This record gives sequence, C-alpha cells and structure tokens, in this order.
Amino acid sequence: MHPHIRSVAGSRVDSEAWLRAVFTGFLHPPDSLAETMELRLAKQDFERAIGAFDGDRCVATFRSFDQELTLPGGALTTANAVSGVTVTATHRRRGLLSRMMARDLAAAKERGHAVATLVAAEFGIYGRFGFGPAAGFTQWRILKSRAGLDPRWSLPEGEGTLAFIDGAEVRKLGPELHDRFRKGQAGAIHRPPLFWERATGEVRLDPGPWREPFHALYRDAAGVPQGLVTFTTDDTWEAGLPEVTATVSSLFATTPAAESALWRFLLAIDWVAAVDTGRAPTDSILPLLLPDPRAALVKEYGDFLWLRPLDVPGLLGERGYATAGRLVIEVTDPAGLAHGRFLLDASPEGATVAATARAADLTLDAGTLARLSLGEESAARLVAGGLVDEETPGAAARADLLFRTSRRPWCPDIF
Ligand SMILES: CC(=O)SCCNC(=O)CCNC(=O)[C@H](O)C(C)(C)COP(=O)(O)OP(=O)(O)OC[C@H]1O[C@@H](n2cnc3c(N)ncnc32)[C@H](O)[C@@H]1OP(=O)(O)O
Repeated sequence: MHPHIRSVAGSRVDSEAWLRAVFTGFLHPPDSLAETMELRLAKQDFERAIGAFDGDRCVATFRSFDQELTLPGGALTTANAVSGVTVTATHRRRGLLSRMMARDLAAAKERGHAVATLVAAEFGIYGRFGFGPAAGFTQWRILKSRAGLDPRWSLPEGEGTLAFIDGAEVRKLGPELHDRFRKGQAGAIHRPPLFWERATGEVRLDPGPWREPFHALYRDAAGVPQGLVTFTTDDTWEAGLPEVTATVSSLFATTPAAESALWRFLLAIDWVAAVDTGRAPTDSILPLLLPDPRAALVKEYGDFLWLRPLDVPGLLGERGYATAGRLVIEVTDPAGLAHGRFLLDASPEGATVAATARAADLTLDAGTLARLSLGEESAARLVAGGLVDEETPGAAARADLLFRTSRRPWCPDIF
C-alpha cells in the first residue's frame, strides 16, 4: 500500500511521529530527541508540515513556511521556504519526496509565492524539481601569524565602539539591527524570534552540551549599532603557546566600517591564532583587509541558498536593475509552474515582465533562471557551460548588464 501523505498540523501524535522521522532521516541518534521533544512541539511551526504515514509510522517529512527574502535592489518577496525534508531509509526511492514536493509547490503557486527556497543537503536532489543554486558562500580559515596585521591594533578612538554583550542584549538589539542589514543584502532572509532564542541559548533544541558563544556589537561614532558578531573559541594550547581558534557562527554589518571593525577585532584578540569565518559572503571584504590575503585559506566554497521560480513576472518584476534594457526569456519547466516566454523590460525605475509571443533571446530552465535571478551567475558563463541557449547573438552580454549586481547575493542563515 502507498504511504498516505497528510498534514500533521494540530495533531500531537502525528507531530511527534514527524519529529522522530526527521531525526531518523537526518541520522541523529534516536534517543537525542527525547530531551527536546516538548520544546520542539511548543516552539516549532507545524502549520505547513506534511508527513507520509505507513500505518501510524511517519516515514517521510516535509515542511514549508513563509520567509521574507531580499531581492537585488532591496525589494522583499515572501518565499515559500522548504525545510525538514526526509524520507526514511526503509522507504527511499519510491517517489515519496516527489509526491510531497509536487503537493507543496502547487500549493505555494496557488498562494501566489514568486519563489520557493531551500538549503540543499546534497547537490543532486533538487534540480529535478526546478530548483537552482542562487547564492553561495566561502568559508575561510585566517592564519593570524601569516596575515601581516599590526599586532598593536585596537579600534581607533572616534571610529565607533566595540562591546561584548550578553544574550539578553542580543535578543533586544539584534532583531532591529539584523532587519536593517538583511534588507540591503540580496539573498538574505528574515530571522524569526526562535532564531535569536536559539543563537543565545535561551532555547536549546540541539542535542549535546551548549557552549555559550561570545557576542560583540559594533556601534558607530553616533552610538548606533551597525554590526554584530557571534563566535565561540576553543581552548587549544600547544607547548605553552595559545593556539585558539575563534569560530564565527554569525557576522553581519550594515556598513563596511562595521564589517571591517568586526573582522579586525576577531583577528586582534589575544590567544586567538586563527579565525574560522563560517559561511561568509563569497565576495567578502575580509581578504582585502589582510596585508597578505593568502593567509585566508579557503576551507569551503559552495552553493547554499537554492531558489525555485514559481512566478517569473513576480520574481523578475520585483527585483531591481541598475540599467535599462529589454530581453525575451523562454523558461522551460516540465512541471508547468514557471513555463513560458516573457518580455523583461527593465530600468532603474522599475521593471515589467509579461508573457510575449516575440522570439526568445535566451532559453533556459527554471533552475538556471534561479542562478541568474539574484545576480550570482553570469549569463555568458551559463551559455558557455551549456545551461543557457543564446538564441540572439549578444543576448547573454545584454542579460549580464541587466542581471549582474555589484556585490554577490548571500544568505547567512540555514533553515
Ligand atoms: C531542504 C532539506 O531539508 S535538504 C535535506 C534532504 N534530506 C536528506 O538529505 C536526508 C537523507 N535523504 C533522504 O531523506 C531522501 O533520500 C531524499 C529526501 C533526499 C529523497 O527522497 P526519495 O523519496 O528517495 O526521493 P524520490 O523517490 O522522490 O526520488 C525522486 C528522484 O530523485 C532522485 N534522488 C533522490 N535522492 C537523491 C539524492 N540524494 N541524490 C541524487 N538523486 C536523488 C531519485 O533517484 C529519483 O530519481 P528518478 O526519478 O530519476 O528515479
């Protein structure tokens, strides 16, 4: 018999079974859920959580929720964020993910979302469902001894202030500061209250011991918070010498001055020999701050935020463009959600996107449109790689003038 897919919202028994299936699917030890079950039931949003049930056993999980995503130019769109996707190993490769995805994306389209978002566990899973990588990251390990920075540095007077703040202050000041940051960062998403509770240890959902992080706030010369870093340190000493690594879990700033002050601060802390940046923006200014940028070792460079266009006029019409131009884009989408030929008529004042019968300049699939939509990729590169067909000579170059942005998109948060 086919497992039955149903909503788990409003049912404690189903929600518990759903959480157990998520833990099994993500290979977390089964007993690690018991201590946080009540908290998860109270704190987690099950409104659009669905599960596949084989009898009363949940064997597949899927959840979506509304998420505010910043587009190039600063427009906000409410994305259909997808998370908690698992199919229990005993029931894999029987089409359960395909069924849950089709159901959720159809509902998202119906509700009017322009895009769905997710962070893909493995590259190979989501392309077939029309998702494509839209914003990546780079993780560096900065070797302080090689960076060439002045060891006497501390933030010059008059250039703002730095202060360690505790979790309660982070919960008070962080959300407003983060809102200002993420509205200026294409690819960034809003942080729900639970994010701040977890980041400061007020709510502990992860199994294992909690290690309280440090939080340092940068205020500008007028006293306005402009940047926040959260990091942990280890306790490594070798042969009497400190070899501590500071590991960043979050660093964001609303101004370049705040961003460089926070990186310089981390690299100036006594005992810290290396800074692990976590998932920083691909085009972070950090290596530029180092006299020897080779001291920034790339630990990982990868895709992170994936988008699934659901409404092409909604997605391309809402984002900003630095220049004026017209382009006819043919989007192929076997699922029929984003399929069509569209005329983009863009200018810095705004853009219109409408179905057209004109000949296409570029043909691409929905996942490839995701790669272009936030400015992550160049159309010329995608043509060269065989992902975009250039139907009109020079169309890729014209597309690049329109779609590319001066800074790369970045999504700092996993969800
Ligand atoms: C947003 C997030 O939550 S990311 C987390 C994703 N979850 C995980 O990685 C946890 C471990 N893995 C799993 O739970 C499952 O294997 C899933 C969810 C990835 C796939 O679920 P399934 O029900 O097995 O997928 P389904 O049977 O619908 O497969 C559809 C197609 O995708 C393919 N596929 C499924 N998983 C993968 C994968 N990991 N890599 C490549 N292809 C895959 C299948 O082969 C199938 O292809 P076909 O139609 O050509 O035969």
